[in-house]
Amino acid sequence: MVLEKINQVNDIKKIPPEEYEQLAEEIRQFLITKISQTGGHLASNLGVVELTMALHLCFDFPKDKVVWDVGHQSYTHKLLTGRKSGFDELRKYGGMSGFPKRKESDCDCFDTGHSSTSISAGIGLVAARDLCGGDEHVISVIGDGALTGGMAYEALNNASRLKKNFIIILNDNNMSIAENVGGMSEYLNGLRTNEVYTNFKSGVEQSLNRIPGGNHLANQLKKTKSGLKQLFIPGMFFEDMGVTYLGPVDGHDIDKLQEVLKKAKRVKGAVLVHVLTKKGKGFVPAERHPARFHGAEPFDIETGLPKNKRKKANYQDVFSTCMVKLGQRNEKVVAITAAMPDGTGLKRFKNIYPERFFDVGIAEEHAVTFAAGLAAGGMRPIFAVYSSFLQRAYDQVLHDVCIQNLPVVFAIDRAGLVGSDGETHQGIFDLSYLSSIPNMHIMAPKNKWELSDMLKFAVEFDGPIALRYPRGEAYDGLREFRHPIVYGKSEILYEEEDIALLAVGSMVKTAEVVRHRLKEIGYSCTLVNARFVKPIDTDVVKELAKDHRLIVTMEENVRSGGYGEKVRDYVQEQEIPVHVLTIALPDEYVEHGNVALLYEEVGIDAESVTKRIIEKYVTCPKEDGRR
Ligand SMILES: Cc1ncc(C[n+]2csc(CCOP(=O)(O)OP(=O)(O)O)c2C)c(N)n1
Ligand SMILES: CC(=O)[C@@H](O)[C@H](O)COP(=O)(O)O
Ligand SMILES: [Mg+2]
Repeated sequence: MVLEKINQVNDIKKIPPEEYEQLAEEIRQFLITKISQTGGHLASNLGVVELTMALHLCFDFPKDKVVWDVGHQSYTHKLLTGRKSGFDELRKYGGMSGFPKRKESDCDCFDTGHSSTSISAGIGLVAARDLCGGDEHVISVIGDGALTGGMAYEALNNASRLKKNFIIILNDNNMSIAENVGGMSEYLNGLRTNEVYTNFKSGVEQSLNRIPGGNHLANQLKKTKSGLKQLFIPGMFFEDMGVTYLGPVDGHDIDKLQEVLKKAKRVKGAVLVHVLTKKGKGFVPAERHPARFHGAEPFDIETGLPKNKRKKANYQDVFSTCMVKLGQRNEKVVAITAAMPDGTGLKRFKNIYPERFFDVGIAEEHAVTFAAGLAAGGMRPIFAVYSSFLQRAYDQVLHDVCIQNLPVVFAIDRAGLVGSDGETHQGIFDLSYLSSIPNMHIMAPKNKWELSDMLKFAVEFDGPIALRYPRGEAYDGLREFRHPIVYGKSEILYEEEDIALLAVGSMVKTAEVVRHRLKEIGYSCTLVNARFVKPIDTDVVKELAKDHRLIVTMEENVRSGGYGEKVRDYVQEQEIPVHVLTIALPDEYVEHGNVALLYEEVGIDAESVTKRIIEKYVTCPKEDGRR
């Protein structure tokens, strides 16, 4: 086994070249075996095995620095830098992260998780290097999908002014999670597949070389700014930006990769190496279905099928069905995704109403302003987006949607703890960052029927409105409670006295369990489904205060700026004599792991909440005139 010889960084340099192919094969088998057990980003990693090996052969880590865009493709890098044993606990609580982490290894120079940041970070590392008089190489590895993100272009624009070496590797597998979209993708496709171009180019060059002075003419043409130059130099887009273009090169040929990387090292200034790879390479199911194996659940290696069969519908399935119905009922309804048609459940809408479906690429900022434009033009846009990815579009939500009070619906998916992706992907800030924006309205459904009711309500609503729901299985309890959605109003589920639980969205399910436990030990307990986080239902708070000693707010969001703070503020401002306990997430990032474990870790599982309520209740003095 060649892989056995790799135990720490730079061990790969001791491997003789004739064993490289064998090593690549063993790395692939290792990744397939491990990820089939733990789950993880298989397809992207299988695609960059040789590229990562070539980087480790040509550079000197940790002195040299590599920034992995998104970071979901950094598994081989982890393997080659002494983290083989970490794969048993990949993405598990306390185990190795699925993304690069500075705290995990000195070979990880920059943490990633969200797309299109690598070129900016790389230029920063280059500037720091040059200011400190260093001579290390800095390499940013960015995928063709990540290159649809606006930040990448802002960074390229800056990279053009560099005078010293900075290497950008464009890992082009012609896929984002789903099919890649847009003009740049088309352009890369041209470079990738243009045999006609290659033949034409060499044909023209050969013909010119045959005529007297033709050689000189061909060389001159390469130097001109004219469009004719494109006949001779691929990657003109980058060249015109001031970034040297090298490639395209076969990303599975280690010799060629080393050759081009050595050339790239010598360039003064920014250089982009265009590497062509195959997503899922070496595992037939992943090659055939790269989207399904982008982020895979544990699977059976023989069949490629998931090990755990899903029994119940996900929130995304419910959203999907509801979107199709809304599209049918209202032809103004349009759907937008930023490169997540599968994850958000918009694929069916796309297939049925292709002209009203927009995948804008990994471009959340653009998606929001685009939605604002659609709304200003009389449409009813629904932007389905993961909570953590919407973070980067804060200004667009504020400046382009909310100031103009435009009717854009934000279907905020993956709200709450998402699990294995960890701190970069936890959707635990949306209630806070959206609440602070005037004109924004926010709802959260308690179960799958309410998601559907809220979506219908949102499409009819005349202004910006968000509804947030979690990753995974849709709660199908509390079916008997389906009161119509009324603007700004909560829904009272069980009415008693003493303790009132006011729970937001996903926490209603937990609150039900908590209530049951409290009642078992003799407490009397009301349960209210908050429904609206903005505006909060102040009437219900006032009413509850009359015959309850303690109001407990529960939310799967950070405490700061969340629902509980709003209730507490209101109670204080109005000098309402009632005690308030806020159950929310601490002011911390939450690492990766199983969601149930994470709930315990941050204290929002039923047991921790019950305990905290009892502790608080016994210290609450009875106020005059109240129980
Ligand atoms: C801001 C942001 N939006 C969306 C995502 C989800 N996402 C992760 S990887 C990915 C596709 C990336 O495609 P590419 O860069 O080509 O890498 P590949 O998976 O093809 O190797 C997307 C959309 C993200 N990580 N960050
Ligand atoms: C790396 C990345 O950002 C995505 O691949 C993400 O992991 C998808 O998450 P879901 O599995 O929740 O769709
Ligand atoms: Mg790609």
